[in-house]
Formats: sequence, structure tokens, C-alpha cells
Amino acid sequence: MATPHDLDATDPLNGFRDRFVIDDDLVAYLDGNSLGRLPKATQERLAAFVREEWGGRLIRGWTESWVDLPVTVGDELGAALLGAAAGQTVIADSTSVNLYKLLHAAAGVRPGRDEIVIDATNFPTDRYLVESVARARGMTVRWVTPDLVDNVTVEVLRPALGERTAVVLLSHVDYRSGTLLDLASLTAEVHAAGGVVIWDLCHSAGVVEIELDALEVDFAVGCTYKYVNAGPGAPAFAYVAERHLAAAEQPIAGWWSAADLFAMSDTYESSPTIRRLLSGTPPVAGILAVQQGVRLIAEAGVEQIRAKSEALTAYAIELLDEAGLEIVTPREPALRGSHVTVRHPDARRLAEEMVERGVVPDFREPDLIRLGLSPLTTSFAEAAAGIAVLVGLAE
Ligand SMILES: Cc1ncc(COP(=O)(O)O)c(C=O)c1O
Ligand SMILES: Nc1c(O)cccc1C(=O)C[C@H](N)C(=O)O
Repeated sequence: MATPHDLDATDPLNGFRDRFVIDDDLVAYLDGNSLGRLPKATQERLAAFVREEWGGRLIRGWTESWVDLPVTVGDELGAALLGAAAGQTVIADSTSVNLYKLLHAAAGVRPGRDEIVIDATNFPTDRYLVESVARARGMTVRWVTPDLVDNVTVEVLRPALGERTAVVLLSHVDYRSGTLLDLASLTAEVHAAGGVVIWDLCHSAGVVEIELDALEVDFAVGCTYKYVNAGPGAPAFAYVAERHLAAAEQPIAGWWSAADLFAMSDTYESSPTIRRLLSGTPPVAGILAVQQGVRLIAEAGVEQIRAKSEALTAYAIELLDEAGLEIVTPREPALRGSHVTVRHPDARRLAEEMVERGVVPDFREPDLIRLGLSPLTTSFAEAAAGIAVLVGLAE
């Protein structure tokens, strides 16, 4: 087995680690799948924004540059991370709020159909919002109950689809097992049943190659504080395929979604562009942080990032296997995202003791430890050091 230092020495992305703030007091940070590290460029950009733009331009900043940021940075993110042509992606709100908007919009483009399909393994916010939107619209939730590791496949989804299917909401990478769903075949299956699909890309944006336009995805959302490294609470993204734009009506249609923002007219007319997904005043500093994160990913290239992610996760699996720990993440690289999950009866205690020893993983109820491997910032040496601590504690 190659040493982790050999693997780092031949890693084409190795130099990117220096572009981030690395806390030398930590042995290993294995939680970039929950909150990514801080890019140095973002520190500088935000300091300049505060000093020169906020401090210097005050209200003039809106018309000089800030007003278009949700769309221009949305376009940058769409092009670099999502395979999305311009005019279909915005940066706004949280993933949860965008999901709420898109669930309503998606249900609205399939009038006469009354079911929303979701799997029981999906992230809590996705499940709760589907229930809430179904309640509000008098629709029914149809649950799919896959195995955690194999997760949602065409065979699992097919029996839940039919003439009543309006919307299907799926997460591209399962937040617990790390399973990567087959976006192409599942999207095609939903379309064959006449429904539309919303993909939650929180755990794949910036780390898995995604082709929303080419695969004819209808709607998508995702967060930017994980592999996009935009910081805690950074605004999320939302994508609406151009063919749905005219019919996509969202329920928080505030003044920022209006056709003419500063006309402040008596009657509401919705913007014909992707701006119709906005609601209120956008968080400028947060969007600038997203822009810096996106530019680092564009510079490295998602293809290279994905290649390193596969190598890092394979390496972690090898080390965990050697120690005899139970892994619930698929072993086939094409079937996993960028975290590896261990199941252990003492997972909570182990995760706490890892933190005491300078290794940050995360714990998910009831018995899972997730090891997030973020290709721009996690070195092979760091992964090895963190896993060695886990193995030592588990012995
Ligand atoms: C799949 C998935 N969807 C949504 C969210 C959260 O969304 P929000 O940023 O609104 O809390 C997360 C993580 O927090 C997630 O893992
Ligand atoms: N969004 C989070 C938060 O606000 C606090 C703590 C953690 C998170 C997370 O990102 C959780 C994450 N989406 C998960 O996969 O579990």
C-alpha cells in the first residue's frame, strides 16, 4: 500500500490545500461534508467588501453591483458545478426555503396530479417540507422505503410512480450512507411517468460531476457551505430548467421576484427570468463567499475533484477494512459521494473521543460516524491520521 505521503506527493490537487485556512491544532478535520474550510481568498474578498463596498459605497452598492449578484453568481455556479446554461440558477435563501419554493413550483407545473414521492431515507428537512407542502396543497405523500446503503434505484422507485405522480424529490448523495444515486436513470424514470423531479444536490455540488441541462433535470437545490466552502449559513442555490420558468410560480413572491424591482408598483407582476425565484433582499457577503468557493472549484475542475474524491474514499475504505470496522458506504466508487460512513454500536462515544484527540468527524443517530473527505482540503496524510485515531479508539 502506498504511504499517504506518496499519495499526497502525486496528487495534482495537493497545492489547493494551501489556499485554505488550516488549523494546525487539529490532527484531522473530517467534516468538510458538513461545513467546508475557509478559503484564504474569501477572507480577503470579504474584508475588501466590508471596507470598500459596504463602508465606501453604502446604498450605492446595490445599483452599482450587488443587485445582480444572485443571478451572476448563480450563473457562475451553474456553469462550473451543475452543467447549467445561464439564466436558470440563483443564489438565495437556505436549501430548506428553496425546497419549499420549488416543491410548490413543481407541483404547479403538473396540475391535476396529486402525489409527491419521496424516500424515507431522505434528509429530515426534505421529508418535513414534502409533508408540509402536500398538506398545504391537499396532495398525498407517497413514501418509498429503500435500504439505506442501496438506496433509491429505478427498481425501488418505479412501483411508487404513476398517473398521480406530480413531483419526486430525491437527494443525489444520501447524507448518512454516502450512496450516490443514478441521477440520469431516475430522472428519466420520473419523466416516463409524466412527473417532474427535484434533486437535492447538497452532498454532491462541487464534488460530483453534474449535468442538469443534458439530463433534462427539472428543478434542483443545494447548499454552498459543504464542498463549495462558502461558510456557515451561506446562501443556497436553486435551479429551474428554462422550459419550466414561465410556469414556475413560487409562494414567497416578494418584491425581489417582481418584474421591475425598483418600480414598486401597486400590482405584482413576476419577473420572467430566474429572478422570479427570489423573495427579499439577498445576503451580499454570503453570495460573495459563494463566488470565491465556486471560483476555486472552477480552477481545480470538478473532474479532477471527483477523481481525488474517489481516491480518498477508496483509501479510507481500505484503512477501515484493514481494521475490521463496518462500513455502510458502497464500495463501488461510482456509487458513492465523498464521505465514508462507519457503523459502530459505540459511535457516539467514539466520535466524542475523536474530537478530544483533535479529529473532527460527525456523528449521526443512532450509530453512524461520517468521515467527510473534501478533495480540495483533505490530504491523504490527514485522512490517514484521523482514521488511525478512530481505529485506535475502536480497538
Ligand atoms: C440533503 C440535505 N438537504 C438539506 C440540508 C439542509 O438545508 P439547510 O441549509 O436549509 O439547513 C442538508 C444539510 O444540512 C442536507 O444534507
Ligand atoms: N446544516 C447544518 C447545520 O446548520 C448545523 C450542523 C450541521 C449541518 C449540516 O450540514 C448537516 C448536514 N447537512 C448533514 O448531512 O447531516
